[in-house]
Amino acid sequence: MTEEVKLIGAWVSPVSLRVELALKLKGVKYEYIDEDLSNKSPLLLKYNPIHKKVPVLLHNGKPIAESAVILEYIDETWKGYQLLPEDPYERAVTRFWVKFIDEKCNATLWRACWSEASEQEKAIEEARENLKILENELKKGKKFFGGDNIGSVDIAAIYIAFWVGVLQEVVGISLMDEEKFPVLHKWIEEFINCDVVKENLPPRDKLFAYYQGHKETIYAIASRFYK
Ligand SMILES: N[C@@H](CCC(=O)N[C@@H](CS)C(=O)NCC(=O)O)C(=O)O
Repeated sequence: MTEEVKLIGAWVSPVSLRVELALKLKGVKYEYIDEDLSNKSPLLLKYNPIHKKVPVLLHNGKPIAESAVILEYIDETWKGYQLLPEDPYERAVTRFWVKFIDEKCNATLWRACWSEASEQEKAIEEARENLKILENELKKGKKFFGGDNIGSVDIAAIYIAFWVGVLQEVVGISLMDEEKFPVLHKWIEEFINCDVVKENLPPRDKLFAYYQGHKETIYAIASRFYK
């Protein structure tokens, strides 16, 4: 039976990009369906009725949602390039860092980008503290969180490259100066220059223009979240 793989994603979404990178690294052929998040399609609502968010992977018609779960599914389903290590302890450590990136780094980076001015300073401080923890983790001498090659923690951490850039270009705040975060700066540089990342990142100017154009909408969403 020929398999059918579809990804419901959004080009502006870093979590959607995570799944694309994982599929590309594995060499899985897939159909990409770009979602308009301001007018969600019946397809997205059908396949992710609980969260109503991208990304959703459809494998032979069966949906899987939540990018961290999808990354593990991809790693378990297709052999070849390994996203998570083999060893159970190392796998647990990998899951720990993906969770840390999602629950700590992304949440504070998002708030640093989009909360109201009165809240922003605190959010920026919290984001810096979390990034420092990651900086120290990478200082242990690894090129990537995954070791010599990118793994699921690097893919998850695409958030950082993404939001730090948006903060700088769109919001006008420099979150991670190179002197204080030399290791993470080097990581971003190495990461965005990996072929698979370079080929799949949306064009920088287009991405920043999108966030610039949608600033007010995103501020409005953020103010609902953070009250
Ligand atoms: N925890 C989810 C987050 C998914 C998520 O926040 N997706 C955003 C795009 S980056 C979305 O679909 N937003 C639409 C909405 O919130 O209505 C994951 O990792 O997949």
